[in-house]
Order: sequence, then C-alpha cells, then structure tokens
Amino acid sequence: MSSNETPRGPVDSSRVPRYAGPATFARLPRLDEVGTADVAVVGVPFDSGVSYRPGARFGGNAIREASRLLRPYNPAQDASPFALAQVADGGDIAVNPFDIHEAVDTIEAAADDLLGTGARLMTLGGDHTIALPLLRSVAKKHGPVALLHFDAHLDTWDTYFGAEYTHGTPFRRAVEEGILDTEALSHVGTRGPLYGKQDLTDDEKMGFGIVTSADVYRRGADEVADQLRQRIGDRPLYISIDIDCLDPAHAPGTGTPEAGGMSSRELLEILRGLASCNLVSADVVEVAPAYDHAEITSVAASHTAYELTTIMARRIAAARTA
Ligand SMILES: N=C(N)NCCCC(=O)O
Ligand SMILES: [Zn+2]
Ligand SMILES: [Zn+2]
Repeated sequence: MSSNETPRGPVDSSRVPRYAGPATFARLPRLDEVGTADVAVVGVPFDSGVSYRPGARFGGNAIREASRLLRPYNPAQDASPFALAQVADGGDIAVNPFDIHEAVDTIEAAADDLLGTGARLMTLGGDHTIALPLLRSVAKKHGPVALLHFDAHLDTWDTYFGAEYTHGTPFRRAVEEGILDTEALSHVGTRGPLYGKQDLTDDEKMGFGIVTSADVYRRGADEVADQLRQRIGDRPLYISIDIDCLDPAHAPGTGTPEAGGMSSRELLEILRGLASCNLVSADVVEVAPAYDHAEITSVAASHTAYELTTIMARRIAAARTA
C-alpha cells in the first residue's frame, strides 16, 4: 500500500451479517481484490508431517471461520490494525500432500513471492513442518531471524522414522541451516514428557532458552514478555505459535495435546507485551478442527493471529510516518 492510499478494511458487520458470505480472515478483502498488501494472511493446508492425530490441514479454514467475529479496533494494543496497514487474505498455498519435500519447496517458493511484494506473512497452518520453509524464505529477506516459538513441544528433534521434515523437527533443521539468530531463540509454553534428558541438552546447545508453561504461571505474562523483549531487542523477529502451547482445555482441537498448558489469556497477554517488537512474519499452526468443540481452538487461534497482525500493522504504520 502506498502512503496516500486508505487500506480496504473488513466487510462492515453492521450492514452485512458476519455469518454471511465466504470466510476470509477477519472478513478482510482477498489479496487479489486489493493487489498488494502490507500483511498477507495465507493458509497452508498441509498436515503430512504429523506424528499423531492428523487434521491440521483444515486448520486455516477453521480459523478463518472463527475470525468472522473479530472487530476492527484492538483495545489491548490501542490500534485499528486494518486501518493502519492493508491486511488481506491471500488464500491458500496449494501443496502436495503426498510428497513432503515437494510441499516444503512449494511453501518456500510461495512465501518468496509474497515477501517479494513487500508483504509480511501471517500464515495459518497446517502442521508445524511448515515453519521451516517459511523461516527459510524470511531469512533470505532479513538474514538470520530471532525466533519466539510458543509450543508444548521443543520441535528440535532430529528425525521421525528417518524423516527429516516433520512437525517435530523444523527448528533443528532451521538451526542446522543457519537461518536463525542463535542469540535470540526461545521456546515458550514448553511442557510434557520427553524422549530423554538429552532432548533438553541438545536444545540448549542449539541456543534455545526455555520458558516453561509453569514459568508463565509462576512469573506471570508481563514479566515473561519483558524478559523476552529484552532478549529480542530490535532484531527481525519471527513468531511461530503452535496452538498446543495452550492447555487442552483452551485448545482441544490439536494433534498432540499435553496437559498443563497456558491459558489463552496468558498467550494473548504475552503477545501484547511484545507489541513494540520488529515482527517480520508469523504463523499459527496445529489447529485440527476435527477434535475441537464449539470452535474453542479456532477462536483462540483467530484472536492469536489478530494480536500478531496488530503488532505487524503498528510497526508498518510507524515506519511509514518515521
Ligand atoms: N509440533 C507438534 N505439535 N508436535 C510435535 C510432537 C512430536 C512427537 O510426536 O513427539
Ligand atoms: Zn506442539
Ligand atoms: Zn509444534
């Protein structure tokens, strides 16, 4: 969007009922309706990398459906994200469900195209495998990026059944490829049984810090966000949110649920505490609607993507007026 254009916002829900018409994220225009966007919301319907329950291929559309109720002003960040920047729904990246290597390449190429237009990406998964090609693309543009990874799991394991591209391995691959800034890597919400203590030793060697789910409970969202913000500074930041960072009570619709997770309130508050960060792109993954009830998980995911989008829109607007 050039500086003298007004962004095209969502369909007005006081004129067209919010349950009418096909779903785009937050009822925003499609990317092909606006040409280019500052933030492109894209779906990646891919779940061939999962180790347990499948179904995250339907996550993006479930999040879009649940996002119909979002409103244009975000009081928690005192910002109207869709007025500050052009946010548009770029539809889905069509990926091969039968060939993971091809799928990973397709996602990277599609992300290259979108980032090449100047857009930041708000990606809706899909399983966590997709974070690797997204990070590859973001690193081509920005160099190695800081990573905040919200997840019950480390996702720094080596292989499953000999496969290197799975939803449990994207961040080990990313570290091996040198596309992450190892000075600023954190997992948040970590919990649950591991294969062995070595998982933690390996993870630490890769440079990750861990804020467990229990740490968030004990120290509170504000203190955690302050600590993370200090570590990240103004580095280009990628945030990857596996919805299973939330307790199964807050996100039952996911493939590898673990008890004892964060509440959606804690997650949203931590994100709001990161509002000043230079968020260059983000994903929300692992929403598997077949295990969901009353859209609990997809509503949480839609609000999560809304906070992330607001952070990006504020940054874009601030850069425009600087
Ligand atoms: N990324 C997600 N959601 N889960 C990884 C779990 C890997 C495992 O089955 O051990
Ligand atoms: Zn996970
Ligand atoms: Zn994950």
